[in-house]
Amino acid sequence: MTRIVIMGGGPAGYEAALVAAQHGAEVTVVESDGVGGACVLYDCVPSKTFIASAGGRSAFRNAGELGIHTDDNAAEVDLPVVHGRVKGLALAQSADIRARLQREGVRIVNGTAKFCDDTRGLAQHRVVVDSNGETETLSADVVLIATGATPRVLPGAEPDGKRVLDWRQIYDLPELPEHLAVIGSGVTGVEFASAYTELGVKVTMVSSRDRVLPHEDADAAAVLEDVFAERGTTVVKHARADKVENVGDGVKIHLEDGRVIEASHALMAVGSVPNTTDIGLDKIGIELGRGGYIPVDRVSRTNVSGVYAAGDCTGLMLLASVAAMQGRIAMWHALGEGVSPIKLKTVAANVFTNPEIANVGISQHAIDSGKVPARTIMLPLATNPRAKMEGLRRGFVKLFCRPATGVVIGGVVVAPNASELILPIALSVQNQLTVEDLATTFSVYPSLSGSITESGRQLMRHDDLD
Ligand SMILES: Cc1cc2nc3c(=O)[nH]c(=O)nc-3n(C[C@H](O)[C@H](O)[C@H](O)COP(=O)(O)OP(=O)(O)OC[C@H]3O[C@@H](n4cnc5c(N)ncnc54)[C@H](O)[C@@H]3O)c2cc1C
Ligand SMILES: NC(=O)c1ccc[n+]([C@@H]2O[C@H](COP(=O)([O-])OP(=O)(O)OC[C@H]3O[C@@H](n4cnc5c(N)ncnc54)[C@H](O)[C@@H]3O)[C@@H](O)[C@H]2O)c1
Repeated sequence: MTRIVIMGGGPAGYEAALVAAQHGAEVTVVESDGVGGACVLYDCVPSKTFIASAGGRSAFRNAGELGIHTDDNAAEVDLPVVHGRVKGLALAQSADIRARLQREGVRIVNGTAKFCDDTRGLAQHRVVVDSNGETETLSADVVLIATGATPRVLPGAEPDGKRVLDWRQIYDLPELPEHLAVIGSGVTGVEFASAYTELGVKVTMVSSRDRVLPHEDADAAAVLEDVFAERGTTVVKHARADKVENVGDGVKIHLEDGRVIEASHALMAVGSVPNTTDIGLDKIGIELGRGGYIPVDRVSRTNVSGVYAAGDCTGLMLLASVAAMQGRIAMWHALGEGVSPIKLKTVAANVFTNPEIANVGISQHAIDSGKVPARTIMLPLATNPRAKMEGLRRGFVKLFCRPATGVVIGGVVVAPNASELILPIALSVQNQLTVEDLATTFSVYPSLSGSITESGRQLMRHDDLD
């Protein structure tokens, strides 16, 4: 029986464990914190639960336009309930995953794992587990490294859990901040800026670039900036934080160019660093790549035989869905199952702001820069009948297809529930469907997804109709 040791119990680790157990391997997951990993306990799951509460409050904002009035108190935020729900849901999901793994016969060891091979080049590997000072050594035919990542700490802006916070500490705040400065305008930064704005907090975003979401669709980022401006959220651009000081009753953010921003609290959202430095990689001969990530191929193999890596520690695309797929692929490959290499061009992703921003496939940037030839369309939601009925004025659907064949190669949706609306486009990209396939599909009337089928129709050329 193949003995598999998995270092880390996040989506990469636990999804891999499920696959390996189903294929009859003897599986041990070593997890230093809680099953479900940072994803379930601190990052993805808590933030989306928090954002759900913020969304509950936003529902009241446009109610007046629809003819529904509430008094101001109706949308008051009960923060202990919000935070309690966030933490409770995370723990419950962690317990569910633990129970599922145990049902499948996976052994879970609480502790910190590290390679301890005597020499390099061995067919089998050894992993030592430290559980509060007690150690156990595990032998493995296959090891999966799935140790994830940790919030990046800016020297001079170390989180103190009181006024200078990372995104894992905010759920311990007794009250909503009076004025929150969010440092970093990547996905994490804008999601929290949007959520706190929706909860009625004054927010200032400190963005080192000339726009928020520098890696996302530029038109989508512009919509978000408009929304921020409308709701009184300030974005300070070309602003790189050098130091963040807790001054007792607030914070001072010193920018590299000498400007100073004052707020009551600062949320550091300046990225994350992979957990790869203290796991004995030197013992087996893995050298870290740029940013400290573990280099892997498209079936999650490292350069060392029998050792795979998956998830945030590989830096491929820092998403739970990608981590889980990398973990599964690693196990299918290790256990000799037929497996297709991971295809990142088909990954659908979503930014959980209000409105949401979802994308899949080729980006507008790749098309505009001439890298990928494509026909493109952008339909504002303002032209969609359902959007009008619901009072939605912002947002759009973009669709991209190959010029000659009309095969759908990507798209972007900006809408309140873009994470749900992106699926037909993702399905088209994954299965190489054409704009004609979309155009001839019945969508419900009236519906926001009608804008997706309409985009397909508008991208059809006359020769597509022959
Ligand atoms: C604020 C935020 C929101 C996010 N929202 C989303 C989202 O909405 N959708 C999405 O797809 N992705 C989201 N992500 C990204 C997602 O959380 C990560 O991509 C995902 O957690 C990666 O999973 P993983 O298994 O690689 O690592 P992790 O979830 O980080 O799990 C790794 C685990 O390994 C453990 N570990 C580390 N070292 C050792 C060791 N030596 N021994 C034993 N155990 C160890 C850690 O304690 C941790 O529990 C978000 C990220 C952040 C920061
Ligand atoms: N909804 C989701 O799926 C979701 C949510 C959150 C994070 N994530 C994943 O996590 C990854 C990381 O996102 P992230 O936003 O945490 O990190 P990031 O690295 O993408 O963004 C951090 C931002 O902080 C800025 N920054 C760094 N130092 C700064 C300074 N001193 N002053 C001001 N700004 C500074 C950087 O320029 C960057 O734009 C994303 O690529 C995404 O895949 C996904």
